[in-house]
Amino acid sequence: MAGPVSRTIQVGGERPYAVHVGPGVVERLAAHAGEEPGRQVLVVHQRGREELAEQAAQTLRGAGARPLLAAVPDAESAKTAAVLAGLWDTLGEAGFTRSDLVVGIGGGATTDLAGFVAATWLRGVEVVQLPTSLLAVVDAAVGGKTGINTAAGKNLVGAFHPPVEVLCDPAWLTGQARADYVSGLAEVIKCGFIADPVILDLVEADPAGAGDPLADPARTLELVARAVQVKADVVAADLTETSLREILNYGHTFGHAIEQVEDYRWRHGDAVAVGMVFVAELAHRVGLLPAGLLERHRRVLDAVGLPTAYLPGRWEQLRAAMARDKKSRGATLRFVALEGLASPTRLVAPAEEDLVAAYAAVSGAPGRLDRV
Ligand SMILES: NC(=O)c1ccc[n+]([C@@H]2O[C@H](COP(=O)([O-])OP(=O)(O)OC[C@H]3O[C@@H](n4cnc5c(N)ncnc54)[C@H](O)[C@@H]3O)[C@@H](O)[C@H]2O)c1
Ligand SMILES: O=C(O)C(=O)C[C@@H](O)[C@H](O)[C@H](O)COP(=O)(O)O
Ligand SMILES: [Zn+2]
Repeated sequence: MAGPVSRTIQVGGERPYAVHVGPGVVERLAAHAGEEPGRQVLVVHQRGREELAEQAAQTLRGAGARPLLAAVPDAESAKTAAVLAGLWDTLGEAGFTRSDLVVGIGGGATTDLAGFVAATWLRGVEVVQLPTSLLAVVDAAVGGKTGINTAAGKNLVGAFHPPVEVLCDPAWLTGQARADYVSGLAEVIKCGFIADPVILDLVEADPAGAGDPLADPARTLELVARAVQVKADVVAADLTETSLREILNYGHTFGHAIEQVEDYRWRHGDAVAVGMVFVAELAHRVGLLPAGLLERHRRVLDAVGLPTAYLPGRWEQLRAAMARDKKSRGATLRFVALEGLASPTRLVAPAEEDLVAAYAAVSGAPGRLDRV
């Protein structure tokens, strides 16, 4: 598949911004150096992404800004109150003002943290996100959901704080371990189920290739752009998740519960993959989802190497974690479910026996439980 090497997706809403995906986009940071000489920039970067952080700092410095690098722990270890407080201290000591900037560099865990530090410092400074994982470019860095985890659960503290720009060079994604990249594919496939079935067709046409960003760079760009477009359309219409935005949470009620029960040793996308099968089972059981579409969930996720099953014997913990899902209202569990392809709806207060049956269906069958 030949095609353009760069794509720009506009995200609408009150404060519109662009997602630029293409070679050399880091240079665009120069435009954020500010009109006043010496704009301070906190470059929050995941450990391991030092080279890119230094490149970003050089670009900013060259344009007159004063970057300050802050390395944060890898993956979910970054999304803690302690790491966040450390960044607040850094901002305070450096005297960051409202005209200064935060840049986030890394996977979704880091962009969530960087976005939240920007959202909270002086009640909000600008943030530019440089996602370096597939999951972060198609999902975490776009849309302005920022936050950290607490002992009670995933992303329980956060804010809606959209970035002013998102920049991703596809070359960054090629550094990811395959299992991490494939985890990001779960969110891409999610977008296929909830809104853009062409994504599913593309993945199903070559599932092994879809899991390798270099197998067909044009297809990689197409999948990224399509998933970002789905997210952009949704968040432009409902930034603060009053209703429509909930569809982006497809598979996350059970998925976040797995992450919590596993103490974040499971990759987010892997957990969401099982979560999508769980809610597809549930929706099929209550008569919403046709059998063929349930089967398609397992087929496409399995084809790219994502897990479709979780361990048995953990229902009590999972059920308790699901009760703390943000879509819950009081004691009422609410799921995003499908009644057809690209036709999301809500499944409210399902019977406990149906929940247990859906759990049995995802914990009885063999699945990939060895990806931790
Ligand atoms: N805010 C949102 O809307 C949103 C959406 C989806 C997911 N999320 C959050 O995003 C996180 C998951 O994102 P993720 O999968 O990117 O996780 P992550 O940030 O933990 O990154 C996954 C792994 O990939 C590595 N990695 C990242 N970029 C790399 C690169 N260029 N080269 C080599 N390794 C690289 C990381 O070091 C890490 O080990 C979760 O915390 C999830 O809750 C947020
Ligand atoms: O952007 C959204 O809205 C999403 O729900 C996207 C999800 O993929 C993402 O994992 C998000 O962080 C989950 O949000 P939460 O509100 O359930 O914590
Ligand atoms: Zn997610």
